[in-house]
Amino acid sequence: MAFQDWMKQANLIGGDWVAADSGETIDVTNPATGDVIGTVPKGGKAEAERAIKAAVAAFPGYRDTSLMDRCALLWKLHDALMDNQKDLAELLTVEMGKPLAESMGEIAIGAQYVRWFAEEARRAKGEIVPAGVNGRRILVTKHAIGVVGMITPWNFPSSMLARKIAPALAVGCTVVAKPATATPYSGLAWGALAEEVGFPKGVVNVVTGSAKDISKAMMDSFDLRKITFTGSTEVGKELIRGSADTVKKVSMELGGNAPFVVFDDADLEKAVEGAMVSKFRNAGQTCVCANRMIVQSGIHDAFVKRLVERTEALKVGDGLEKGVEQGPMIDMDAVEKVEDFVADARDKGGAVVTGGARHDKGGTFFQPTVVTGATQAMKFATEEIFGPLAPVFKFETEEEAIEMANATVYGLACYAYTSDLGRAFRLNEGLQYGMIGINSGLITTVEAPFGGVKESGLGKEGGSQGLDDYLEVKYVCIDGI
Ligand SMILES: NC(=O)C1=CN([C@@H]2O[C@H](COP(=O)(O)OP(=O)(O)OC[C@H]3O[C@@H](n4cnc5c(N)ncnc54)[C@H](OP(=O)(O)O)[C@@H]3O)[C@@H](O)[C@H]2O)C=CC1
Ligand SMILES: O=C(O)CCCC(=O)O
Repeated sequence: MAFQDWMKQANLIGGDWVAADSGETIDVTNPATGDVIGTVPKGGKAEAERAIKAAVAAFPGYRDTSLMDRCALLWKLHDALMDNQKDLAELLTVEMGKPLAESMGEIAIGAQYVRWFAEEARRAKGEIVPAGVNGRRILVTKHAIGVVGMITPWNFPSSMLARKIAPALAVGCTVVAKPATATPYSGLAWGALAEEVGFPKGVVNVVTGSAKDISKAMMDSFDLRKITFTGSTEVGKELIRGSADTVKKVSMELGGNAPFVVFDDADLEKAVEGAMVSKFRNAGQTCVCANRMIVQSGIHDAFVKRLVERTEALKVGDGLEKGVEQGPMIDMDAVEKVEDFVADARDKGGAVVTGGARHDKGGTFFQPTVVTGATQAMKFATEEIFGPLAPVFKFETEEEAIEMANATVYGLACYAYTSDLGRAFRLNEGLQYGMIGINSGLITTVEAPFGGVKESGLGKEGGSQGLDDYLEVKYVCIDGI
């Protein structure tokens, strides 16, 4: 097979691959070349409503399959992902731009989520709780929540769906997924994979097209009991508001502004290594990306020197080319946003030590960039960069570092490099973040609960907690026994 075999140019609704009612389509482009690689249906309200109806119809039958039958389907799904890893990774790189090695990793972690949740579903245990009075028994049981709407972003178009779809399918929910318009094929491929391994018709539905219309149909449906979203905080807030009318359960994985704090006592090489992976993975387009390098004065200059050396050595290019470490940005808006951050920093006294401009490869390629002399007045102090720009702030004391790190409405991931164990514990207590990497710049893993606090979101993905988001808890009181 080749990646084109997974490039479904239709929507999956109730087991059928279909066009939009209007016949209208949307072009999908490769950000590395600007070439149109295909089209997808421009679906909307009617298509989404049909997908919800199909998921509602499929729910009771699927929920009532035995746990082992569901697990067996998930194991097959895992194997199908890994058997087709290279093709799915190429498809991801062609529509999104990230280096092929990163896409291979994304498909692999998606498969791991599937396996993890097939295992965790077997431990979705209830409880028998001691009752306060004799003759009474209290049982707590867990149940699939029902039909789940999933809206996913372009930056991890496969793995962001993986960690929603895997727990949902593991516990017996059915799914209506809406992938990002820029990168729809990796989402549609989940539909094709589910179909191939034998999930019943209507269990997985994938609709592309107008985000507003599709999400409105999801919001308006009483039958769709949960909405799970990864993307910007702005859209997340809209979805939380929209969910209120039918009181849906929500999971929101939203924006971040991760501080990457380096203390004088850090291992310099390790800190720079962590900074590189945290900052430049996916061209800086991850919600857990280091947004602010916050570096203690004693190690500041040495850190900047090594960071700049490593940044200048990065190979930029088409993600399909061998050895490329940074691909293009997703689109021109993303490029302009980074340019704006650079111009703002320059205006306010920052120094662009390397990069700072569009790459001579053209299109949406941007130079890996380091800015020093960053201050709280600069836009990136409070806004999410989502690009290959590393601003370096300086600090003196631990208290100051914690205060700077927390000075944002976001609270997704943060990182700190230190060799002082006591400090590591103090940081865990003081930093207002859902995830903390101590001496690690890459913390995403299926075994751990991924998610933020403050305006970075609600709920967890991965870990045992990631299953709870798709379960409802019931309490049964049995009296007179
Ligand atoms: N937390 C994260 O991982 C992500 C954070 N971001 C942040 O958001 C910024 C903007 O990126 P962007 O792609 O515009 O992110 P969005 O939040 O707009 O997009 C994410 C998903 O939401 C959909 N969507 C967009 N508008 C609505 C809406 N009104 N109602 C329901 N769904 C909607 C999109 O669909 P469609 O593609 O059709 O517009 C896509 O599927 C980035 O620069 C970054 O800062 C972005 C992506 C991921
Ligand atoms: O950017 C995101 O929304 C998720 C990041 C996943 C990862 O760290 O691999």
